Amino acid sequence: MTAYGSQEMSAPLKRVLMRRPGSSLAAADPAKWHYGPTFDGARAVHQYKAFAELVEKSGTEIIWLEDDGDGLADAMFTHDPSLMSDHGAILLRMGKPLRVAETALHEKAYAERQIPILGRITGEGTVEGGDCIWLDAKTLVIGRGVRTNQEGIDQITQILAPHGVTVLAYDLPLWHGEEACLHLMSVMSPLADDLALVFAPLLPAAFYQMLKKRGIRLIEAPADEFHASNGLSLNVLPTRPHEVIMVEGFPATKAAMEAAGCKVETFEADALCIACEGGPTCLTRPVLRRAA
Ligand SMILES: NC(=O)NCCC[C@H](N)C(=O)O
Repeated sequence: MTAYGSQEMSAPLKRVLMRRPGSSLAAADPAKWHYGPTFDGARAVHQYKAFAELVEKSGTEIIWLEDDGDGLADAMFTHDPSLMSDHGAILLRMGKPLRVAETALHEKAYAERQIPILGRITGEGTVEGGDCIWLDAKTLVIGRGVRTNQEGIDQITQILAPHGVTVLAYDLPLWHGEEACLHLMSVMSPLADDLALVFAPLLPAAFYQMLKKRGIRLIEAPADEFHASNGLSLNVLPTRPHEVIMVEGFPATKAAMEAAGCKVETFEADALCIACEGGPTCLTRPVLRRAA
């Protein structure tokens, strides 16, 4: 099957690329990978199963990559090494050196399913999927920071320009430093075309103003839960507009989304998401998002 295409963030998720964590994650050295004190490989593998069941329950087809012991512990965060467009996948080049080899896993999975490659980031350019947000089908917003550099942004701009896409780039703060993971998607999760969960204090100011000008309703993530979760309370995956999956344990953030009309499902994720610095969006690379 060759079905692919996605230039939006919350349309019904039909097809997704995911990698089940296994021995590479279980054996990961937390100091090497910058995993936090709640990291526990075996529990993380267990918690991932519950997350995958929620994705399956939503009716999404999962394209599975398997962890066969290649040592790529972060490869379960499939959101980052490639980006999908309506014209094919863009193979990205990771800013975290330990993750550079992951792109080849995505390239192989796409080739096996006859999903075309629209372009790739090369040379000194870096772009990570977590820094990319489709604001609408013609506008890709990118966070320039530790993981995504100007050379990468220039390359992706050239890849997408022939398809009528404008790329807008905004600077991200350093926050917890170069070793930590702060993506644009760490400070904003789109929940529907006109609704997003944000942590405004870390949003690029001009981006915040642009969202407001566009009439996008912004739910402010409660700051105490954002900090207590290492930012993961905000990393929320829409399986369709207003239907989302988030990590368990952050009731005020959940209630804020429910008050805005969202149906929210949760899964236990302290050993997986909080420890490894990536949430439900990071664990999924949408391959096809489309209104029915
Ligand atoms: N899109 C995302 O925010 N991905 C999270 C990636 C976490 C991973 N440990 C990393 O540092 O790259």
